[in-house]
Amino acid sequence: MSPASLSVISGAVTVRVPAKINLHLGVGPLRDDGYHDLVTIFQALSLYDDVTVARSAATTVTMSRSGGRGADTESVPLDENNLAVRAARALGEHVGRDPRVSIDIVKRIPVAGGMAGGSADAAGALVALAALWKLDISRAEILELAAGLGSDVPFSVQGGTALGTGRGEQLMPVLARGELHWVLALAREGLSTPKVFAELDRLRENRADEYSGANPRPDALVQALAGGRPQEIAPLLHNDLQPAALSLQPALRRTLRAGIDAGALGGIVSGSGPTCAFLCSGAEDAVAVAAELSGAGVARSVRTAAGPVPGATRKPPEE
Ligand SMILES: C[C@](O)(CO)[C@H](O)COP(=O)(O)OP(=O)(O)OC[C@H]1O[C@@H](n2ccc(N)nc2=O)[C@H](O)[C@@H]1O
Ligand SMILES: Nc1ncnc2c1ncn2[C@@H]1O[C@H](COP(=O)(O)OP(=O)(O)OP(=O)(O)O)[C@@H](O)[C@H]1O
Repeated sequence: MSPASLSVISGAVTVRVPAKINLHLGVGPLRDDGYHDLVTIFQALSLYDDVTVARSAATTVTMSRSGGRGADTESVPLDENNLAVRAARALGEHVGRDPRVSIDIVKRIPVAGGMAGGSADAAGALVALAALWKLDISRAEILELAAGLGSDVPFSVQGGTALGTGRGEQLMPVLARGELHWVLALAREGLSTPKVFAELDRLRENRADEYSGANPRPDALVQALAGGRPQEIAPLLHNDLQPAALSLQPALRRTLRAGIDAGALGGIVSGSGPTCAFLCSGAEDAVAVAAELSGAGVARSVRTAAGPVPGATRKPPEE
């Protein structure tokens, strides 16, 4: 069934959820529970998955990709391992509802791309089901359920620009003046998030004498975001996972260089990668950088996006 026909089924609810990038990603030492303490600045971008839920006799997931060369959906499980299904089950258990629903996902966020694509679908399912089931549930409860599903899921619910601490699930809004314009270079092959964290641990172990374990708050970046000048923000972009992502996919060095050569102010691997995000001085510059980067042949596809945008938001039924 196409998403368009789903949206007109009486009672179906569609939620639009943004991708994220990390403008700063500081990773502390490996914890006993297998996670790392993070100090990160998230920003939600105008690249969205749509999650539509409707009552159904059995739980089903359908996924279509939008825009031809967009997200690569073949590797995404459509069974109980799909993060949107796990979200439905977690919410159903929490409120004592039968979680059987149909879930239709229009995927635009790259899969295993470091842009929280699976997390977006989990966040979308939580928000859509809360509306479908007309739940009297607080934002805090939704955020707690979200954190149980994955470190990035609370931010996918919340959106905007935020400081994330703990596993990345504890959020505080950050003031970001104006709009930032980004170019995204989507890679041909994905990267597994746990493998990238493990590679960082390995690199740090090999250079134990150089690693202090410090993970300070990015105060200069927070200040630059309040000022809203991309020229001041660009040199402060930072990602501790970048050396690990580059170690696993050395070709990303070329992609990062190509973005700067194309005129971006700064470039960074997004989260655990391999998507690279380039900050540009304005919307027109972003279009020009995207065109040149496309021509350089260093990415599977290239697109522009702006941020910050709101988190998981219900779409009006007529859209
Ligand atoms: C890289 C980021 O995208 C940055 O925002 C996130 O930290 C990843 O968030 P996520 O994909 O929601 O990750 P989760 O599903 O919570 O965890 C997947 C795996 O990533 C690693 N992981 C994740 C978050 C964290 N703070 N430390 C970790 O070491 C762990 O090996 C974990 O088993
Ligand atoms: N709804 C979903 N969408 C995408 N991937 C999913 C989904 N459900 C489960 N997965 C699994 O999760 C894995 C990670 O995919 P995802 O797109 O979330 O990675 P990511 O964007 O790099 O994550 P993050 O940025 O949060 O670390 C995929 O390889 C896929 O098998």
